[in-house]
Amino acid sequence: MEEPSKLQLPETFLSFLEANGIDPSIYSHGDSIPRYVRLKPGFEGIVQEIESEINCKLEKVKWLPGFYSIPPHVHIARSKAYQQGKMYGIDAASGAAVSALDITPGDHVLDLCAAPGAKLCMMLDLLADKGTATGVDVARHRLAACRTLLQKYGVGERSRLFLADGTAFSVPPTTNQPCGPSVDDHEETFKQWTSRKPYKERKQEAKARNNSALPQNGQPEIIFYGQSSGVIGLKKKELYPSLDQNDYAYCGYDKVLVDAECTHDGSIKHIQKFEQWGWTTLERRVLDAERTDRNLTALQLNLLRNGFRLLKEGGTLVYSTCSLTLAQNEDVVDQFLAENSSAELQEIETAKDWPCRSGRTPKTLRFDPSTSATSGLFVAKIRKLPPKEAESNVV
Ligand SMILES: C[S@@+](CC[C@H](N)C(=O)[O-])C[C@H]1O[C@@H](n2cnc3c(N)ncnc32)[C@H](O)[C@@H]1O
Repeated sequence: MEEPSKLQLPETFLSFLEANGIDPSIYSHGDSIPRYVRLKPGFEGIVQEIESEINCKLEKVKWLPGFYSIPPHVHIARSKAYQQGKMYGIDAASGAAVSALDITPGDHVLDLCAAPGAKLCMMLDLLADKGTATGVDVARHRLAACRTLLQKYGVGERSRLFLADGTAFSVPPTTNQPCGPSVDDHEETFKQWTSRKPYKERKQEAKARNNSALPQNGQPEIIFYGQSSGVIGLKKKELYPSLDQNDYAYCGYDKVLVDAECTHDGSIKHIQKFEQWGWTTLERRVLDAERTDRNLTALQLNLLRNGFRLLKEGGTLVYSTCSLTLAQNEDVVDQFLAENSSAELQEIETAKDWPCRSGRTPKTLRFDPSTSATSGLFVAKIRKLPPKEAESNVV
């Protein structure tokens, strides 16, 4: 028999777990899940240096390039490699979700729920010196933390960050293709990004921060762009072109990650933190979110729908959540597939060596915290079929 949870989980959370068939004892295994770090490409040679600094071995994660595990109690924040942005903390299951996208240099990648940004950092690393990555999030303060992260790890060069609702976001990537309208030559263009803003702009932003609101005009607000993100030199209408739906087939993104907002119940370490934060906070943040956040599963489905809409034909989307429930994962994906003949669920080839299992829907994957030694994660990989293939995909 499983050891009962050592955490005093509140009744409402226990009822939530029971209703979703999740064993509460998983929350007592947190101490057996290692911490994971990813070394930025080119820094593989400093492993020994880091080991002597943090006084423990960096175990290579055999199934995921660039990843290392360390015991859960070891802190990396004081190591030089961390402070100098040569490595960052990211769970191996999260790394697997990014890896499922098969990002190659030159891709235009969209991360529709990007903050705080560990996955976006990895995406930018994989792009190397070609392509762009666009991060979108609805929470201003989390997006600001994301910008800090990109700058710290020196990966912001090819990125753009937008404050926007991911269910309605429609800004295409900045490519060389003539997707947008031709515009008036006298219009002002975007200059190099700077954190120093005119007084009026700062005042408006502070007001918005206090209200924690999305821009009033409904247009996504660009809060950061790198030197090689393609934004500099564009006019506003070129950054925000109004495209027909069909235009995304060739002007859309090559890869899209929808790492959707969820109840976080698969993230054991996250749930454990509520012991210090107070369990009432868990009820407010996790369970209220489930009940009131525009109905969480509807939000997830709408994020998935919009991410897929912005995808190029032949492009790949990964849908992931750190919830273990069927409702937020397989049910969302099944409903989405049923309404989209141009969406095809894909086998994740590299997953043969991953410590995960199949989800209820064949080809989807689940990292279970008790067997994977990672945080819990659900991953589904979906391809956008060109019209001819989509016709033959109708059941
Ligand atoms: C699971 S977290 C994403 C973690 C992130 N991908 C990472 O690796 O660091 C989900 C995020 O979705 C954001 N979110 C919630 N609703 C959203 C919406 N309608 N549009 C865009 N982002 C949203 C939340 O603010 C939160 O930052």
